[in-house]
Amino acid sequence: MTITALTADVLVVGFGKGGKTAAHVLADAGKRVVLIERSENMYGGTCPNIGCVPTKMLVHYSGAKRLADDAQEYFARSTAGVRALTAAFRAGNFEALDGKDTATVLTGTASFVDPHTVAVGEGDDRITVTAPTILVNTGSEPVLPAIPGLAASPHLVTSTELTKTSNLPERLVVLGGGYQGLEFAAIYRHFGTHVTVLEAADRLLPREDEDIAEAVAEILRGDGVTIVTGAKVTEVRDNGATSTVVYEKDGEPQSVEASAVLPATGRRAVTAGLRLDAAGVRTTPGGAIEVDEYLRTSQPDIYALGDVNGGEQFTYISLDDARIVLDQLLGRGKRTTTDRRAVPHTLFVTPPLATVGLTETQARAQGRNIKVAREKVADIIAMPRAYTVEETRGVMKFIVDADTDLILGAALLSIDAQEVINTVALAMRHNITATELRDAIYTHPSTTEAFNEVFDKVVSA
Ligand SMILES: Cc1cc2nc3c(=O)[nH]c(=O)nc-3n(C[C@H](O)[C@H](O)[C@H](O)COP(=O)(O)OP(=O)(O)OC[C@H]3O[C@@H](n4cnc5c(N)ncnc54)[C@H](O)[C@@H]3O)c2cc1C
Ligand SMILES: NC(=O)c1ccc[n+]([C@@H]2O[C@H](COP(=O)([O-])OP(=O)(O)OC[C@H]3O[C@@H](n4cnc5c(N)ncnc54)[C@H](O)[C@@H]3O)[C@@H](O)[C@H]2O)c1
Repeated sequence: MTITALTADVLVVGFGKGGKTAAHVLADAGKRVVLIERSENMYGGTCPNIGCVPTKMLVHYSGAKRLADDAQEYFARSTAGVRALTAAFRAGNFEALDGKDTATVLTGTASFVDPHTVAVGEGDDRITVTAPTILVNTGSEPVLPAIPGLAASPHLVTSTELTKTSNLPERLVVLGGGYQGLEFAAIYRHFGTHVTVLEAADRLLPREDEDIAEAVAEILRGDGVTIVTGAKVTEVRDNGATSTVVYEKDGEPQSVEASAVLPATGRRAVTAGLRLDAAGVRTTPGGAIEVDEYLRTSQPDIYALGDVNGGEQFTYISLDDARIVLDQLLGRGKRTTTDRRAVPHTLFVTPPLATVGLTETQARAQGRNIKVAREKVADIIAMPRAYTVEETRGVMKFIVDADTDLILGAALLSIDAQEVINTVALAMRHNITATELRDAIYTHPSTTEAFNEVFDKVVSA
């Protein structure tokens, strides 16, 4: 048996955002980098292949569908567009890294041999890579809830399949009303599918204020999505062309027919098969790789970046993880996860919900002296943009410290919210006050100019 043994300065396992970003910077700094990715369909990782990029392109396509469009044909064209874009991004990701003199991309599933060595492949194809520093960036995968009949259901679909199929399902049942569940519910409803969301909790988006979660639910319901909260799914029964999803609501048995069932009940770290025990890398009880604030694992020369380290599951967090690790490897070693402040999030329903900082509920629970500024988008006179693009649904809400005038949090359910929230987050990080945001000059017509008005609309103090 021939085993190829490679050496590198830095080995990266997984082609996610953090790993590839670090790989580029390290290779450009003259380090010899090897990156191992298990699938040729995943160069670039989850986000450009099966996550953010395809779903946001589907948000765009589904929103542009006209009544006259044939639903099936339009959907097939849309997912073909997604496949073309993701293929281009995938190829670009591979070439940009593998094309560097100091970097090599290997394709195969990696597993640890010892704290400095990883093996890929079997038999004659087996390659080992040894490096003094290893970055693990293997991402996360969906959790399949233990519901009788679900795993074996011929109508079970994954989020990946839903971004690639050419067949628009007639009836989609989504299990879970979190980020993934609500985005797919909105997308598929706009394409013309009958959509039901079954959420186990008493209400949608339990981390958000009740008025904001209700405003989101109202918009989705208005678009025709059926939302059932407090739903305990007990069984999925196959009926040939469809499945029956059985659930309990208020102790009463109910059911809904599905031609596709999407579990969107959370994602867990991908560590199975990595043989972390061979490297002496510890995991948390939830299965993520245990890290400190510098993203060092229990083995000081092995770092874990992105979803696999159990942090927040967002692409920009994985990117920030790369900054922390690069500061360890090339910089002053000071940057940590505790430096993060005012990290924004966007749920890409239509219009999007973007949030940052504290909710009103959290601020009150902390005993803060707060003012709440809140206004419906349709009522914001200073923001005609909503009317010019005919999307006046939603609400803007800001939580302001009544003593310091600093912004503590915001929830923007509005057109352009995914952009505007970044300005709010920046203001929070740099202690720009609500009055300063209110009195600033903004372009017109824009969504940001709503600040001129909403910061004056204090509804409670
Ligand atoms: C449908 C969906 C929509 C999303 N939308 C957004 C969004 O709009 N905005 C946002 O910020 N986030 C979004 N997310 C979350 C975001 O995609 C993830 O948080 C992010 O991609 C995680 O990146 P990562 O760096 O942890 O690794 P990943 O990008 O997940 O990459 C890990 C890579 O490691 C590979 N791998 C795994 N095991 C091995 C092994 N043993 N050997 C070799 N390779 C291996 C995998 O094949 C994969 O390519 C979405 C997620 C999903 C599923
Ligand atoms: N726009 C974005 O940034 C974006 C989009 C999609 C996903 N993501 C990331 O991916 C992660 C995973 O997304 P997700 O939506 O799968 O997880 P999530 O944790 O956001 O939501 C899961 C939901 O499923 C519910 N649930 C759990 N078990 C259930 C059951 N048996 N029946 C019914 N409901 C059940 C939970 O109460 C929760 O509301 C997100 O947390 C986010 O970090 C981000």
